Amino acid sequence: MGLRVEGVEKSYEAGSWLSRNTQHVILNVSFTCESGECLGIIGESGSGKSTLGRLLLGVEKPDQGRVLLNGENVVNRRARLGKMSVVFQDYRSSIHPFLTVEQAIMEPLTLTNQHDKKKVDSLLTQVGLPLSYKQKYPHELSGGEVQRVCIARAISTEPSCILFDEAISSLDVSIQVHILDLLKELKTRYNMSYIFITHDLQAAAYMCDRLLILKDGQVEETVAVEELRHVQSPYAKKLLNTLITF
Ligand SMILES: Nc1ncnc2c1ncn2[C@@H]1O[C@H](COP(=O)(O)OP(=O)(O)OP(=O)(O)O)[C@@H](O)[C@H]1O
Repeated sequence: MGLRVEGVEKSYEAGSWLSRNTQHVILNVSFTCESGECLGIIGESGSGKSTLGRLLLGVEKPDQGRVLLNGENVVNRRARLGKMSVVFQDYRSSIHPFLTVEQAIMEPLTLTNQHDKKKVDSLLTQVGLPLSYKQKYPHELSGGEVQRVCIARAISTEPSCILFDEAISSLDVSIQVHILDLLKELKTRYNMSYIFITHDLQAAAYMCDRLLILKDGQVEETVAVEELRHVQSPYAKKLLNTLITF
C-alpha cells in the first residue's frame, strides 16, 4: 500500500519553431512512500518538484514509467478519485470565492457521490474550526483558517495520499507550526502517505520521515531525516546548507 513511483520521465518542447528543443524536466525518478509515511521533496527552483507533483497527482501523464497508488496507475481517474488529494501554497485561489466553507468542503464529497452534509461538521472540528464557519465565505477568513478549510477538503474523502505543494509557505510562522501539528495528527489518524514539496528545510525536518533531494529532474539522494547531517553527495550538502535559515 502507499505510493510507488517507477522510472518516471517527463519532457517538454521548448523554444520557437525555428529552434525547437526538448527539455528533460524529470529523468528516471523512482521512489516509494508507504502508508503513514511523510516524504519531503526538496530541490532548487526549477529542479522539477512541481512537475513531479503533477505526475504524482495523475493530472499529467509521464512519457515513461508509472505512478501507482495502492497498486493502481494514477493516470486512471478511477484509481485516484477521492484517494489522492492536494493542498497548494496558493490557498486563496484554491477555493472558489463564491462558495461558502460548507459548499467548498462538500465539493470533493459530491464528486465521489457522498452527499451527507453532516460530514462537514466532523471535518471542521477535525481541523479546529468552529461550526459557525460553515456559512462564511473565504474572504471572511484569515490565511491560516482558509488553509484549514483546504485541509478539511483534502481529507474529506479519506484519501490514501495527500500532496502538499509549498502548502504552508505563505502562512505566518506562528501559524505554520499549528498547521504542521494538525497535519501530523491527521496523517496518523487516517494512516495516509504525505508528499511534502517545500523549500523550507526546517518544516521538512519537522514534518517528514525521509527527504528526497531532486537535482535537474533526477533523484540526487534520499535520506532519513535523522541522518540529514550525513548526506553523501556534495550537491545535497550544499543545498542543505543554503536552505538552513537559522
Ligand atoms: N508545462 C510546461 N511546459 C514547458 N515547460 C515546463 C512546463 N512545466 C514546467 N516546465 C519547465 O520545467 C522546469 C521545472 O519546473 P518546475 O515548476 O517543475 O520546477 P520547481 O522545482 O517546482 O521550481 P520552483 O521551486 O521554482 O517552483 C522549468 O524549467 C520549467 O520551465
